[in-house]
Amino acid sequence: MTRQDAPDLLGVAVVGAGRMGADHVRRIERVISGARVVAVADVDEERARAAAALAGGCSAHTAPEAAMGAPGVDAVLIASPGPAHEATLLEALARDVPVLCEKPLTPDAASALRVVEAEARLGHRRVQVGFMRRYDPEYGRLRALLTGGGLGRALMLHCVHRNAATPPGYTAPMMISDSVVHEIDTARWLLDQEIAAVQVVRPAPSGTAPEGLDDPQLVLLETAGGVVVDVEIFVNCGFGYQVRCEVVGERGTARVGDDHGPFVNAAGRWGGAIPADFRVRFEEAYDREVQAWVDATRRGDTTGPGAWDGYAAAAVCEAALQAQATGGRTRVEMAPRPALYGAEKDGGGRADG
Ligand SMILES: NC(=O)c1ccc[n+]([C@@H]2O[C@H](COP(=O)([O-])OP(=O)(O)OC[C@H]3O[C@@H](n4cnc5c(N)ncnc54)[C@H](O)[C@@H]3O)[C@@H](O)[C@H]2O)c1
Ligand SMILES: O[C@H]1[C@H](O)[C@@H](O)[C@H](O)[C@@H](O)[C@H]1O
Repeated sequence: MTRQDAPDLLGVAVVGAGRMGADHVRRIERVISGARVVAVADVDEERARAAAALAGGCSAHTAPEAAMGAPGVDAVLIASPGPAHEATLLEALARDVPVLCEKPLTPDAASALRVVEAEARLGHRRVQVGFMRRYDPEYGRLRALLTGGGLGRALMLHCVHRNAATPPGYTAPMMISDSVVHEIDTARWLLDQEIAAVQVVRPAPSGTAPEGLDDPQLVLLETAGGVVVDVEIFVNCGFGYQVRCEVVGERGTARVGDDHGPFVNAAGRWGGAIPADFRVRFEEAYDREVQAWVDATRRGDTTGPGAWDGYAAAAVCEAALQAQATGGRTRVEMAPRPALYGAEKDGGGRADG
């Protein structure tokens, strides 16, 4: 049977078949329902073939446009590196095809704005951005506590973002645009406020960090409503993957991301395990994210974090990169929000469908 023989399933082209792309192919084929992978593209032909082999009858390509144009393609999942996203996004929007684009939407604000403008010209939303923490059950409960009022008004967020090690080619600006971009989106989503200013503080770097990478760093975000968010970003901590967030409110605090279960007493020790990477920690969030995208796309809708959220995060990253370079407090500059993404609120709200 070829991929086109199942017209009731959403036919997906996956662009970029590395860690995340191959994992999303597996997820679409084996974990979630309602979709099939019909084409895979990777500039590395071997990787494209290997990922396509996870989905029988799927074609392999080296050019994203060839995968998008393959028979049976209804939608595109982009999992190439951030700098390659813009070209594929603009091509998908030119074809008016729904997209799930891994974070970051693009690595800089100008290119993210070009994507927003292309979607606004189309007149309807087509882009969901892979800010998967919005689909994590723990983060969902944290947001419900905030919107339910049980903690009172939020005053501060304390965030920790630790990776065991960085892959080759990971640079200091990526600590912001590739890693802290998650906390930037999480803060906007949890607090329903835009981020107005940023500072970056650097302790003496860890001796375990690669040459030229000042790791760890402390990123301070100030929201338009006066909430302060501190983010420890430590991408070569060595011991595993940890992402935590604590809300401090006027009447209480709540924290997610503590390492948990199974809690074992054995061999003279007690405690739990720390996941090796994001694919373990956020497995359920990725499954729910991709399922939500497939379900919405099949009913002709686009939901979840969108191009505007991707742009807003990129604008904050741009200010943070300046703060990282100068050591000063930098204000965030944002373009006016097109009507497609809803009205701006006092203190800036998100428009996440
Ligand atoms: N949501 C998350 O938690 C999470 C986790 C990891 C990575 N990501 C994001 O996923 C994306 C991919 O990251 P990764 O870790 O899988 O990277 P990776 O390097 O493992 O894989 C990227 C793949 O894209 C291919 N590629 C490069 N340029 C391309 C192009 N123009 N067209 C098609 N293929 C191209 C590369 O050959 C490689 O196989 C990035 O945007 C990254 O930020 C998100
Ligand atoms: O691309 C990855 C990914 O987004 C992970 O979720 C994050 O923890 C890493 O720092 C980043 O490099």
